[in-house]
Amino acid sequence: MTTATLPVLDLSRLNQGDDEAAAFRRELRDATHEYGFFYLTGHGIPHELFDGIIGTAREFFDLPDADKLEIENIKSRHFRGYTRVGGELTQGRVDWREQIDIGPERAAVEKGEGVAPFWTLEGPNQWPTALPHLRDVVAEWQAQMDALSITLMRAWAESLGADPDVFDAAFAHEPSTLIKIVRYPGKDDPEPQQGVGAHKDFGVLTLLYVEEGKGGLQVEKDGDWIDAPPLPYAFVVNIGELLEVATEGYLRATIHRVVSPGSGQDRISVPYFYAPALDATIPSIPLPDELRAQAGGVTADAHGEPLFSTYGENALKSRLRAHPDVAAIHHPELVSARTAAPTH
Ligand SMILES: O=C(O)CCC(=O)C(=O)O
Ligand SMILES: [Fe+2]
Repeated sequence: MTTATLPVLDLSRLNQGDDEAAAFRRELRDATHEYGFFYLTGHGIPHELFDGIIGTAREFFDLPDADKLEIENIKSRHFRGYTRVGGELTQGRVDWREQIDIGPERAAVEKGEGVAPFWTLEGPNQWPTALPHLRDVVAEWQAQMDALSITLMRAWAESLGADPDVFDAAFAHEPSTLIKIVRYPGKDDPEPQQGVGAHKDFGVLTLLYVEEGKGGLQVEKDGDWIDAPPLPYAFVVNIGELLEVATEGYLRATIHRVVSPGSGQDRISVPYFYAPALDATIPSIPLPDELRAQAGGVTADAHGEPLFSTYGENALKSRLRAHPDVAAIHHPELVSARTAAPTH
């Protein structure tokens, strides 16, 4: 463990004149080049919304098992709904967390000849009957996160010498964002458990809100782990694999993990994964020479598998790996295709 901490960036500087805005963009670029992670303050999102989503998350996780299992994800071929503790794997090991996965509310696409397999990720959510207001709270959160993501994407584009709107087209049509509402139960006997194992995020950018005072997130830096405890009402922001692909590795999708809280405690977090439509390909940014010279090239993911520039392919690979029970029940043909050609 190092004593290093992640950089803190204040988004309100974007609205404080050209010099401040340019300084913010430089810091944004440097933070995501060096760390791939930073804290974001000054975003203007009301505190009540943060308290609301955490409070609603707690209400959900406090429900009797039968109410949670009403929306168990094994009922959804779209990988939506509730995953009980033990239902998810990272690096082939159980993640000690329970969660709900929620995506855009859309009609399912039938599987078939000539239909790309990743369209199976599109479809309706599962909503718990016992907690009807979850849907409204999530819709409000989603709207706020979308707006914040667009602001950040434009700032990144400009910081890399591109037009601020270079990414807009990829996100204009039916983005395929994902919200997870997660609870990590305490478990440290005999040792702290894998809350979620070491991984990179498979989308474009992640806006993570963690319940106040709850540590456990660790971010890889130069072969060491940096502790990233939450700052009050700030996001932990990191880039996903697609932004690494878009910048030839100049911006880095960084490996991170969560270590379980101690027994008798727990930790709630709400990661929001911004991503384009499933069939969208992230545009490649032509980097200025001095940045290209520092671009490390596109890496593999934490499992040694390639990063795909088409979002749906990159997402499906991760979903099949993380939820083998959903994969086995609903997608045996995709599981056997992966076994036959493990890099696809
Ligand atoms: O819960 C957290 O702090 C991080 C979760 C995470 O990295 C993920 O779900 O991708
Ligand atoms: Fe993550």
